[in-house]
Amino acid sequence: MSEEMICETLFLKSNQVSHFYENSSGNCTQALQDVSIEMQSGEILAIVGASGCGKSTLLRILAGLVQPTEGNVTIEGISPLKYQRSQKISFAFQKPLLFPWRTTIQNIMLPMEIVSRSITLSEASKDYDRALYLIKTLGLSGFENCYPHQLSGGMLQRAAIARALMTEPKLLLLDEPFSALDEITRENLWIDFSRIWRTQNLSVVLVTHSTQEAVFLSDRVCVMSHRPGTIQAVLPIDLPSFRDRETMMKSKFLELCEKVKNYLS
Ligand SMILES: Nc1ncnc2c1ncn2[C@@H]1O[C@H](COP(=O)(O)OP(=O)(O)OP(=O)(O)O)[C@@H](O)[C@H]1O
Repeated sequence: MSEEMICETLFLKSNQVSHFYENSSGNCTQALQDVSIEMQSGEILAIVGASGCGKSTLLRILAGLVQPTEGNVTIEGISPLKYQRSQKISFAFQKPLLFPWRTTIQNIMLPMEIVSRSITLSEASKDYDRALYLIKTLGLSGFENCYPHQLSGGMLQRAAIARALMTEPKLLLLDEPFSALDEITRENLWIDFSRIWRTQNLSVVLVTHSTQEAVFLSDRVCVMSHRPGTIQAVLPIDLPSFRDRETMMKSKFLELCEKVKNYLS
């Protein structure tokens, strides 16, 4: 992270967050314990950890979808729920979840219909232009009028992320968005998305099982312990911010992947 970023005000802070789930028979599962994270604006944070250690729970808490049992989260000084209401948080998940009866551009423009703001002609045309811009930036040109069944897995994920970017969010929360894709498609998406996130100054929290994905895409990797998830280590990824296929061959990249793996094991 550059000195400039450190000087910026804190963007997101989770303070001693713990979470318990209670099932219908009254038994408790503790998913998280005392998770404290701080993020600067524009930072990309990857979260890795064993299956069931509470990564998705943490993401849901950051999104304001789940209220933590203990501790609290603030984003730019307010609660995630309030932040979420102003459309500044977007999500993308492992499954792209596009509506099959809508074309690519219609799916991408969906969030603007959901907020159902009073739309003037000039706002509608601005939204349409943004959708076209995202289609172009995400390499979907020529497929704007195709339906989801006519797109490949990688294209579906590109469209889902374009839709997440439609509202110009400040925080993007990603839960294993590339895990269902083949290796080459996944690596191509890493390269494209790393460029897009950095040029748009987005703050991103990425949950992944892949150490390479975490290292390639992030500024820091948070390694979580087994359940109940605690933060075991936070590793700064001191690679240049512009990353491409060559980055993946560099000894520094491989060393960092090894380091994350060692913490995981
Ligand atoms: N709604 C729920 N009700 C009860 N228990 C839950 C609920 N959601 C998650 N859990 C439990 O909380 C723990 C953490 O789950 P979570 O999905 O956050 O883990 P994860 O690290 O994202 O897992 P994975 O990597 O397999 O997706 C697990 O033991 C899970 O069974």
